[in-house]
Amino acid sequence: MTLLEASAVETIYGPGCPDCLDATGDRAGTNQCPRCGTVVACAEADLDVAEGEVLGIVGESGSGKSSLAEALALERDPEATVNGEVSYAGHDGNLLEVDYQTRHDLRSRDISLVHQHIRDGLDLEFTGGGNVAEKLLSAGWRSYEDVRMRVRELFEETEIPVARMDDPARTYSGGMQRRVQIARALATDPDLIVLDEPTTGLDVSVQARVLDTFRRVQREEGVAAIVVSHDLGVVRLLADRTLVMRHGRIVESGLTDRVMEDPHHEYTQTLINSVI
Ligand SMILES: Nc1ncnc2c1ncn2[C@@H]1O[C@H](COP(=O)(O)OP(=O)(O)OP(=O)(O)O)[C@@H](O)[C@H]1O
Repeated sequence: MTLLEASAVETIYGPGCPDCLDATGDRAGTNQCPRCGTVVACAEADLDVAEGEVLGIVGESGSGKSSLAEALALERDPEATVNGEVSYAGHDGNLLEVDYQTRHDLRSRDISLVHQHIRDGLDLEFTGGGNVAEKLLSAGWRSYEDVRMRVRELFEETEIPVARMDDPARTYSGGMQRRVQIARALATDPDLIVLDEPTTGLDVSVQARVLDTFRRVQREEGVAAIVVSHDLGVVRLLADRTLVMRHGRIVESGLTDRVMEDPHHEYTQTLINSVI
């Protein structure tokens, strides 16, 4: 069953003008409107995510991956204008137009975003366990014992040493901090997790272990995910289907194996060849 459906999603930085869409994108070779200077970070994005499915978004730096993912995760950048339509199973109307409270409720229970930069997602002065507990408290959990038990369970699930639960997150390794972000994202049993560049700042061996953990938990929990990465290896490992972005537009989409083995768009071919 479809969990999330998006159409004509766009995120722009700037005043916008009637030329913005025609003058940007893959054919135009730029994401910046030559007439008004607006950056069309992403536009004309149509996609859907089924329950339990992992959708990958790849593309080079600046292609609009994070902008699209953040729009879908209902993250608001005050400098950006976001348009389009996002519908979500069990909720009426367009998620991009909901009021503050509804967005807060959706963000604390249904859709979790794992930020690319650990500092955006965690309070490093706070304990690792406290960072996870905070998510539960903001979703309305009140019993200290229940919160403590759930945090312990999440630490075990994401393979963080439980004995470190009460240590400040700044004393954790990069891999452990990333796991705390994932534990926090999973805390309220969301239906959808948006992971932005899950391997940023991690050594290669640590990257592989974190991705393996995420893949196991994602499958066990049956949670759907949108995984953003410039690294084709990450998307290949995790994603059932993949979107390829360039200059703010989706230029190719399909089953991950098909996109990797038989890329149709010239840009996807270049991306894949640059890795081989
Ligand atoms: N606050 C801002 N003001 C103006 N332009 C912005 C702002 N934030 C992002 N952009 C622009 O939007 C475009 C898309 O950025 P985005 O971060 O979505 O790309 P990305 O594919 O995720 O890149 P990366 O992999 O480097 O994170 C880029 O051209 C970026 O410079």
